[in-house]
Amino acid sequence: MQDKEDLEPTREVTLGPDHEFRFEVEFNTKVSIKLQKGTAEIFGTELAVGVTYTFSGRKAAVYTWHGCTLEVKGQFLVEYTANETPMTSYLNTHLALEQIRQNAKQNQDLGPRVLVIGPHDVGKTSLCKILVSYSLRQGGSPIYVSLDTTEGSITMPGTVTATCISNIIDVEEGFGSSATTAASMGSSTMPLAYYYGFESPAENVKLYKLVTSQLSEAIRSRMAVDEECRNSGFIIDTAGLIDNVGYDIIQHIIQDFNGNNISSSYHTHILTFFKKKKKKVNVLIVLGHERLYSDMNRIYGSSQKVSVVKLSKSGGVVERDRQFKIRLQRTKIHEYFYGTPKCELSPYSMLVNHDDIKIWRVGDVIAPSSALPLGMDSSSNETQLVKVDNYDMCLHSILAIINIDQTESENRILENNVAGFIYVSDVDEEKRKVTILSPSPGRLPKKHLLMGSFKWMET
Ligand SMILES: Nc1ncnc2c1ncn2[C@@H]1O[C@H](COP(=O)(O)OP(=O)(O)OP(=O)(O)O)[C@@H](O)[C@H]1O
Repeated sequence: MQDKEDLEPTREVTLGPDHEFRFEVEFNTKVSIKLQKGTAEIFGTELAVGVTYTFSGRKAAVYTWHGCTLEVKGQFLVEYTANETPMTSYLNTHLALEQIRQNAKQNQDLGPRVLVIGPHDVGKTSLCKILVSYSLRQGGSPIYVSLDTTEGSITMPGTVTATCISNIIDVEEGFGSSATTAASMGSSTMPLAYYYGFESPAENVKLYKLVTSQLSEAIRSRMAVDEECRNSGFIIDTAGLIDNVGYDIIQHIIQDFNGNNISSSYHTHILTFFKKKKKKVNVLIVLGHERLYSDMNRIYGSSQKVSVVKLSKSGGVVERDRQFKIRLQRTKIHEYFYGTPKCELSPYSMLVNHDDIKIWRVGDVIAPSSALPLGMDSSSNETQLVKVDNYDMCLHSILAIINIDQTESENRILENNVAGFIYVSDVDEEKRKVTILSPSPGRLPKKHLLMGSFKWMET
């Protein structure tokens, strides 16, 4: 039987140079776009002529530098053509970064370390995609760092991740697809991830800073041994950070992504290299927020070490309501276990004994300082690990499997990265067993599991 989509009529959309076709599609509908003539790209990734790309639950734009003709099919929620885009300023930013990369190559130096900040929904992730794709198209291999825990652009929501981008970003599925599926299959290309477990950095600032510090340390080690990544630098995507907590976190990130506290176990020459070249963030891009730009300029503008750049928000960026974001999170979790339409996966449902695993969560409900006994600091329990003995609490939770050896102290759980994720689908307190959904069969690779605030219902 033919799909409903197959019966839809096709339409032609012609775009002039520097124009874009903006569209929105709902989760339960599918649309397709085919480039017939000319050149076009979606967030920096070029479309191939004659290939049909299918989209569902997406808001995006097909941009062309030189003009093109598209064949589109299906029911779009929104579709229009725009002739005003900030793409020229984005391209100029890329060219400036490329100049730093060329200098880095010639002088055995570090490539650009870019931090993109701005309020929610101004196109930070889209700009990062564009900058990463353009670098890749010029033969670079930059590290994409996602500190946006709401979205989980690379893997599960609640994680901070770093991925060395060496393949083109999938046009249909975006950043995460290849990494998600690779992660589920236990491939070595799994992104480096640390589990924060909450949606917003403001929910537990101390823990957020701790996991970002761990990530920056890991990136340092990667850059120390990988010349290609070292020359290409990294691009950090953030969540909307514009209030006081946000400013504190921005300053922490800028300080933290540096080479000062490199671990003493490294080879001496690498150590010397990093000591000489401070690996701090050196390009700060402020997207779509005048006050934030002015404040950052005041703090960092006089410093020779950080260039503060202001870029404007694209008129196409769509504000996504809470419901859409929750839907995106659910889709991400579903993709982790079941894959994407292009690469379907079959997860395994297994029974695990209580005694074979240890589940942890971080901190108690954080009380305001006024409610605590005299002399006690409310931040002290923000990174305190608490063992979960009542497994009913974990029902429908996503748990991160922490990559920590049996021999290591449990206190070091938060310092270790994530080996994978499982979902708790059932709990039997009487028989002391839990039913889990796991992307791979057999025993869990590690015993320690970290629980965050993310719940999911398999549908
Ligand atoms: N030019 C454009 N045309 C149409 N849609 C766009 C365009 N640029 C971005 N979008 C869409 O707008 C939405 C918001 O963009 P994006 O995720 O890049 O913003 P953000 O600032 O990273 O958001 P967050 O607050 O989640 O960090 C996304 O769905 C993105 O695909």
